[in-house]
Amino acid sequence: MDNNEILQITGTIEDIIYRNNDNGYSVVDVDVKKELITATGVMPTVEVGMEVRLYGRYKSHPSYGLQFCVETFEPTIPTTSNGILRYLSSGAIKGVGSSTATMLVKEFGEKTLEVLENEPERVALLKGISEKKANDISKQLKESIGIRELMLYLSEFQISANTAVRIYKFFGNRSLEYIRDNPYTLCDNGLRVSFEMADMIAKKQDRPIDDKNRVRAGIAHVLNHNKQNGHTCLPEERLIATTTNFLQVDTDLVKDALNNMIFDASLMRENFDDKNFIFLPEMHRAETFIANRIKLMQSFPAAKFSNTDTLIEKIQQEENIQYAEKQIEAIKSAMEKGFLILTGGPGTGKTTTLNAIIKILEKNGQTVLLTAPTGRASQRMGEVTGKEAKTIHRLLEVAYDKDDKPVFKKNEKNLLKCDALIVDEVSMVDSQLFASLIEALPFATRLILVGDSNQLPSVGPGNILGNLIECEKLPFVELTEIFRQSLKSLIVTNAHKIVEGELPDISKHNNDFFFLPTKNGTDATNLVIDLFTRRLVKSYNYSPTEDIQILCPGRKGALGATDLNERLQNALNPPAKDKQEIKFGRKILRIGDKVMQYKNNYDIMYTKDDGETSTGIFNGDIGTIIEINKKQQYIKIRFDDKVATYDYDSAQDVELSYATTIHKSQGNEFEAVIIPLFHTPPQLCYRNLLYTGVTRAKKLLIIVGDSNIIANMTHSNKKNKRYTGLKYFLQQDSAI
Ligand SMILES: Nc1ncnc2c1ncn2[C@@H]1O[C@H](COP(=O)(O)OP(=O)(O)OP(=O)(O)O)[C@@H](O)[C@H]1O
Repeated sequence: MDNNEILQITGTIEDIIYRNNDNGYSVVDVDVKKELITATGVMPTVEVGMEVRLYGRYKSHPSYGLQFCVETFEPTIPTTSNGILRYLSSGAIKGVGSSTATMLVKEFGEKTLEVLENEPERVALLKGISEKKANDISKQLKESIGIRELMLYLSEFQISANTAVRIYKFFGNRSLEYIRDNPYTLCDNGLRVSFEMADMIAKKQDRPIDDKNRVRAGIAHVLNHNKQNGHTCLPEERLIATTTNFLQVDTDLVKDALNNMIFDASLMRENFDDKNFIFLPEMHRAETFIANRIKLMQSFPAAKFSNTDTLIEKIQQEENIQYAEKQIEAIKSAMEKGFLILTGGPGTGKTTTLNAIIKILEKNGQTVLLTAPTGRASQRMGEVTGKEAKTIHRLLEVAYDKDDKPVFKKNEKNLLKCDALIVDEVSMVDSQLFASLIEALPFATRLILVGDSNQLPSVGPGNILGNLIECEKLPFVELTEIFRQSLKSLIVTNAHKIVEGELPDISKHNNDFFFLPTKNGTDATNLVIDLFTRRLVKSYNYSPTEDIQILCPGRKGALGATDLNERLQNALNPPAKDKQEIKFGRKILRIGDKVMQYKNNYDIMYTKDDGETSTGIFNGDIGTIIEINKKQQYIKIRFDDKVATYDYDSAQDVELSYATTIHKSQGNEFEAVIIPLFHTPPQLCYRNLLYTGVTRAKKLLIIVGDSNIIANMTHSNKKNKRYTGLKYFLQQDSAI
């Protein structure tokens, strides 16, 4: 039985089967009117013998059958002597075992808990209990009561027990005091309570809508929300107008609150081109740090190579190649200025140039590190250069703190060991990650940044590549010439046309770029499925799971990634008796499915075919499910030459990937790509999206659907504007 309605059950905790002490996740047996029910969820404070009211839903677990999944709960403290004895004997209070519990209850009866909490001096009089131990017990009880009260208070606003634990860890026993004083304080400090929730609490407290704390929180909320759209700052006027409208308060109140926030450094104000921009402190810090470090690198560059011409001449002979003028300019910049931004579309010779730079540097005894923002991008970088390339996170030796925030072991105090760093796919790197990367660079490191500024921008806030180029102060080479081999490819020449706003050539039937028109969406869907499952397999001998990738503009609709995945799963890998499968909500994962990892996870273990074991599966990695073990609750997924083992929790970040979005495919390349374009929503009809999709294909690209969409996308130069400050900080004369 899977039921969506929130139910409540009341009973006594009989047994704690499992507890994760870090986050309070527990599996417990509850006696509900003599029937034993297994309940799971974040219940850090429930102990054996406790009376509880649990709110949640029944769900069938693939191995454990029906369970009650707890959303929130109200624990009650036992009041009878028997209940107290059971509670204290359960080990809930450190230092109290069953014999101490018996002694305490014998002495204080139904008042035991009260005395333990408030009169430790009386407890200390008992045999075998020191003053320290009595105080310790009192402190533990106070804490457990504090967190219980907090959960009870927050459960009214559907704030999960998980969040309540986080809040309690932050504010401690005074949590409720802080919340009553200013509920909007919950929106700060990484507590992950939304403005809307804090607003609900404030409403319950009968606070007026023009409460100063509300206005301050509203301003921060608007800035944070815009961060998700890639902005590191907002024009002051726009911020004021949006916040006024959002909060439905007087504009002057917003202006006053904003000034106060700038006064107490909760926000930063900068003036660029006679216009004020407002930053959240962390974004301001990241962008000013990047600007200052890069200026420093310009003032104190890496050692200059004096004999660059000779070195280039030598490498040309060795490689039997004549570099183009722009390529030589790029190599020289890297050697002589210690800094280079190298951009260019497909087939313009970026990799060839990069390889020349690496070779010259290494021949001259330099240690060169290679990195890229995603797993696939770093893997590709490794393949084309023949050298090891790591993701930026791995290079910086990421670890995650208890709030799941990345902490880098490589940083200002523990620098990377290198003379040169080459970063590929810089267009995908956001401001904070880039700041962390250059923070870990030794003084006077040679820095080479490679990317294609026409690709989609980074998911996180910032516009690193664009801003570094636009500031016009840094050595920058754009490769524009398409080399002869690449000119033969319609994928390459059409990609360049798209970037120029020219219609791609869709008339050819004998090259690597095909357009297959359909009359309607249903035909388009059927054709995509047929190409993927049958035609390309037959004509090109491609494997649907390994060689072909369907790339959709978006997730939604019949031609979106979600629906297509379901249909393709049914067509290619339908349910079968001998194939295990598991269900997470609407998602079904089955042995044989093609899947993608959606988040970097540095903890997942894998074993390579040569027996070597290590950890880490990255956002964008694509693999095939080879085993589902329901008894022991794990899934095995093969990624190229390695097999990774996922527990069910980590498997939540795995999605079917017969089809995926163009956004998700950034940094990836595939032998064959199919792009369905029919009734594509207008907000997804823009040039960079089509360009990014087309340039993911190595050997074959097929667009299926409506040629008008191709035209709409090519003609729309809509680049969602990103408000960022890096360009201006770089242009300012002095360091801040
Ligand atoms: N100076 C050159 N002379 C002749 N051919 C070249 C030269 N530079 C690059 N090429 C060739 O042009 C093609 C594209 O070069 P390369 O792979 O370096 O480009 P790229 O910009 O990295 O392309 P992509 O982004 O598509 O991987 C390759 O076949 C390469 O051998």
